[in-house]
Amino acid sequence: MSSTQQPLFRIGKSFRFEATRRLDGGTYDGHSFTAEAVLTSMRLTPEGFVADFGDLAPLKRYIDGTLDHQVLNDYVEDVSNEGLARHLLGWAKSHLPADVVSVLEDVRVRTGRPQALPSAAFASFEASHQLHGLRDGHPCGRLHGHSYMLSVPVSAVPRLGDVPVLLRNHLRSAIHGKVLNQVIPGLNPTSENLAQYFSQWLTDRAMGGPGWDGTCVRISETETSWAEYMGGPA
Ligand SMILES: Nc1nc2c(c(=O)[nH]1)N=C([C@H](O)[C@H](O)COP(=O)(O)OP(=O)(O)OP(=O)(O)O)CN2
Repeated sequence: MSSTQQPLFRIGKSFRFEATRRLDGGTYDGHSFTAEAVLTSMRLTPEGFVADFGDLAPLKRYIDGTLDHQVLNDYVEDVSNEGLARHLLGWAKSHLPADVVSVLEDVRVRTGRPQALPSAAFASFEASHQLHGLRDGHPCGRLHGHSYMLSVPVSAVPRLGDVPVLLRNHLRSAIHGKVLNQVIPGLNPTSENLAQYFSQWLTDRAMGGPGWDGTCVRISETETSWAEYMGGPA
């Protein structure tokens, strides 16, 4: 990415549902489905979010209440993965809060279980954090922890490069087992801010690894969520 381009934050939150669909000819095509909402923004909210993952809860409730354990044809006209994605995107646009819709890029639907990544393609670390600036009672305002995963997408297509050994070692020695607010002072440790922090960490050392475009790092707090930071000057 050239230095004239704006940095971009992208987040994803996925929702599983178990369902079947009737095909032409009357056979049934059952799967575990994953719907993934993808949201993008050039800037973060004061809390450090593109949008709070929690603001997607109505979409989760709709999927759980309407599509999960159902014959999809009873609820959606076009039951191809693309048709389901269009249906969910339309639903999300007309039911989610306006500030979330304004950053909603897409909903994607795929079938099957998530494939395990090769071990070189991610680094995991266990850490605690506490987010500041959230509304009273938000669970993430309490000190809590995650089994994090960091990966390094190498291009716009969903392909992952190897996590550089120096960063892997840094995660193990300086981040793993720690409270992120203490070891990265001054940073509200949302996934988005952490992705930007580690992208900058790599850029400062000029070492993204082969194929890395010098910009993108993905942080995942849970199996259902991730945030990417894509380049531009910090
Ligand atoms: N855009 C972001 N939203 C939220 C972040 C974040 O980093 N970026 N972080 C949090 C909290 O850390 C929280 O612990 C994780 O939230 P969430 O993905 O909602 O996790 P859950 O496992 O509780 O969600 P499920 O509904 O069970 O999938 C909050 N938001």
